[in-house]
Amino acid sequence: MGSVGSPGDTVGSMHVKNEAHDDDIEGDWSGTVIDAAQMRRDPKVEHEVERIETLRGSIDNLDGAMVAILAERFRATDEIGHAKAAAGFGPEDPEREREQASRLRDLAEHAGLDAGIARRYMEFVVSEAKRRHQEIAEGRVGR
Ligand SMILES: O=C(O)C(=O)C[C@]1(C(=O)O)C=C[C@@H](O)C=C1
Repeated sequence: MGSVGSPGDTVGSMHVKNEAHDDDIEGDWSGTVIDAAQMRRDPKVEHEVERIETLRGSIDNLDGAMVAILAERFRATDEIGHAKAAAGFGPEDPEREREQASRLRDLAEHAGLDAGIARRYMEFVVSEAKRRHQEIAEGRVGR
């Protein structure tokens, strides 16, 4: 059993709710909804619950910053998409992508980020950018 309570356990006087997800890939990822107000009163878990709440505050701030940064990135790649369409270039530049992948791998290593996470992030944003380039070229995305 984990220190915060595993799904289906009873923590103190209170049941830890299960919320199984249909899209679970492997193992038992069934949800544990933390009712913080209630759990904070349980001395067995209050420390962990407070820590989780503090970290969730940081995560909310970071997610907000990530969304703002992604919006800025897609504004830039959309501009490139318009320029490529105007010049008659295709959406993809594999040489540029190789440089980006290598640069991100180095950055991830220095930042202590798993290289696979950096690679999947890059694959996601670049494939979305190319999809939008294609839509721009077809006149389906305006400025
Ligand atoms: O730099 C470009 O040429 C872009 O179109 C931007 C971008 C990216 O999202 O960073 C997208 C597609 C290319 O294959 C390479 C990079």
